Amino acid sequence: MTDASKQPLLTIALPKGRLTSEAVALLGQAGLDASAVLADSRGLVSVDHGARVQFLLAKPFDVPTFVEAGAADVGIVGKDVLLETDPGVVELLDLGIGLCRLQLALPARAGGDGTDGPDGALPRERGRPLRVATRYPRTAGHYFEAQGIPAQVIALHGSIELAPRVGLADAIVDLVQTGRTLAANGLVPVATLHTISARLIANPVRWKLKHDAVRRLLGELRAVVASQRVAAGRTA
Ligand SMILES: Nc1ncnc2c1ncn2[C@@H]1O[C@H](COP(=O)(O)OP(=O)(O)OP(=O)(O)O)[C@@H](O)[C@H]1O
Ligand SMILES: O=P(O)(O)OC[C@H]1O[C@H](OP(=O)(O)OP(=O)(O)O)[C@H](O)[C@@H]1O
Repeated sequence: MTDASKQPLLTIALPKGRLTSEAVALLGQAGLDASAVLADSRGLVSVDHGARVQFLLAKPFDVPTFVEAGAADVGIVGKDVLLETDPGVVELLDLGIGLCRLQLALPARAGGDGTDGPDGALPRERGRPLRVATRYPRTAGHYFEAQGIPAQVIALHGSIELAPRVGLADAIVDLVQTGRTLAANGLVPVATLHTISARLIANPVRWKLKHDAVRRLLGELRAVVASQRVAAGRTA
């Protein structure tokens, strides 16, 4: 027989990669120890035994899948992934980490002028749809449709900035933070599709069944995020 008092109260899916350490730090401030996921081991599960919370380490694009299926109760994931995958999850909180922008960028020589908006910046008289390389085909497709710009979306998994350099695409839609990757590849941003940050998401059924545990986590994280906003305002 399993001892119910030893079962985790909550399972949290964390994104493996550049968001991991920020997510672990945020959870730490909320009183949860997820630091074992930062250890250089091949383990993908860690447990805070005191808090009875289990952490799963998943690819960022897979976090919503784990949460939607109920393999995790809640998760932390970028808004970019939520926009692209539109999963059946509840978005509970903007965590204020992983800040960047999803932008349309063009080779500088193609007429990109660094202003925010595609009007006038996109090369005219192409005579064919704009070829756009991206990891976000769905989000990009919606954007060009809404703008009335004929576009052929080319789905890639990484190194997006390479595509215009080698003639695979006329433009890209990708995440931009410092702008260094764009600049290093001769690209300039011409429009922001979305501002991006990481979100706390929940499985809709668990949100009801484990309401107390999820609510407690949400309350703790909300307080941490609010105090960080106040601190950022003081130093701004
Ligand atoms: N340059 C960036 N600055 C800030 N946040 C970013 C940046 N790039 C990505 N992010 C955010 O971090 C999340 C995870 O990015 P990361 O690069 O770790 O994953 P990935 O590229 O999807 O994974 P993988 O490289 O394993 O395919 C993204 O979904 C996005 O929300
Ligand atoms: O504006 P910057 O600060 O230069 O950041 C932007 C870069 O960061 C992300 O890539 P990442 O480093 O995650 O590599 P990947 O997409 O190849 O995984 C994004 O896809 C851009 O290439």
